[in-house]
Amino acid sequence: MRSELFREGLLEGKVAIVTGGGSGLGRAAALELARLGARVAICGRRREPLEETRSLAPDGAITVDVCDVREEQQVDAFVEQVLERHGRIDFLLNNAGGQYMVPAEDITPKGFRTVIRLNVEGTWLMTHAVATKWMIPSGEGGKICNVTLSPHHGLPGMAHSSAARAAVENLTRVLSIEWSRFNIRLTAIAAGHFETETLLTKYPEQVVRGVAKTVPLGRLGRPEEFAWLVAFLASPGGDYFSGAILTIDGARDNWFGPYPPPGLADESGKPPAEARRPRA
Ligand SMILES: CCCCCCCCCCC/C=C/C(=O)SCCNC(=O)CCNC(=O)[C@H](O)C(C)(C)COP(=O)(O)OP(=O)(O)OC[C@H]1O[C@@H](n2cnc3c(N)ncnc32)[C@H](O)[C@@H]1OP(=O)(O)O
Ligand SMILES: NC(=O)C1=CN([C@@H]2O[C@H](COP(=O)(O)OP(=O)(O)OC[C@H]3O[C@@H](n4cnc5c(N)ncnc54)[C@H](OP(=O)(O)O)[C@@H]3O)[C@@H](O)[C@H]2O)C=CC1
Repeated sequence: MRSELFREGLLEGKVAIVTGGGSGLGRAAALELARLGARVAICGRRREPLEETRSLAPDGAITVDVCDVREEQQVDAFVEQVLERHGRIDFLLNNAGGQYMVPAEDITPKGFRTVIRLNVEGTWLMTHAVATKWMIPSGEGGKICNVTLSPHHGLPGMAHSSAARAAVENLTRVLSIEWSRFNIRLTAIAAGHFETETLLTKYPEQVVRGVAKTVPLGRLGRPEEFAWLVAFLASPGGDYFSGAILTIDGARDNWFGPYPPPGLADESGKPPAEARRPRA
């Protein structure tokens, strides 16, 4: 299948890593990068979903490795394997991540550590390995894109993840400065609410039922909309983006629910406006 948006061969010659490429947003991104001619290495903890992603891509475009991004030795071995196989790494999408929904007072020290370790440490280990094993010593630089979370004012029920994603965004910013001298460009995509299998099945039913209504645009994001942004960043169109946090969320960062809010519109759906008063 061809990309619905970009020209064929746009990413020919490029090598990309997508962590968590076996499902949801990671799978959509890996497939779009592969359609555009990139060779894509995906990883995750379970082989089966990774193999399924591979089966959906053009022949030979995607390779699969089991790797837990929290484990330093596994990350090192994975990155070395990709370099042995493909000889270079142009683009890294740190997509593996997540959390569980819980009131803050019920987060145990272990639970907090689990979420920080996955999102912050996993992102850091993969970033550091790719930078020090290829992007810096090769003199070629490259692009690293992290996945974070919108809304940025904090997502209730996800205190651990809200903290973790803020950390990843500031890591993105600081590395974009430090590693500019190596021509490494870092961005983060702050994803709003996307209709992935996990989002639709992992969280409490009443939350899933209500979540689209929390988005001003009134719908969840589609995984391909995320994948197109990733592909754009990997392409020459993304060459001058560094240190930027790109929020893709149907305006969820700016408002909760539809505008005008229910009950505030007139019969035609128009928002309230104040009456003009004659000048005194
Ligand atoms: C009308 C509604 C308005 C509200 C709007 C909000 C709507 C929701 C928006 C959602 C936005 C974000 C979406 C997404 O990110 S979707 C994609 C999510 N994907 C994932 O999370 C995948 C990765 N996640 C995981 O692998 C796990 O969830 C985890 C992060 C926990 C890591 O798994 P791991 O296997 O390493 O860890 P364990 O299961 O062994 O757990 C370790 C300890 O963590 C604590 N824990 C884990 N799960 C829970 C839970 N459900 N409840 C409480 N505590 C939990 C616990 O301390 C575990 O240790 P113990 O087992 O020893 O107790
Ligand atoms: N869907 C949404 O609305 C939003 C998603 N996000 C973020 O986007 C990313 C993708 O989300 P989505 O596709 O919905 O969720 P998924 O749960 O489908 O994706 C998470 C992927 O990461 C992999 N993964 C999890 N832990 C590890 C680990 N320790 N090492 C390697 N891989 C791991 C999982 O595979 P495996 O279990 O086999 O390891 C899975 O393929 C996540 O970071 C998520 O938090 C952010 C905001 C909103």
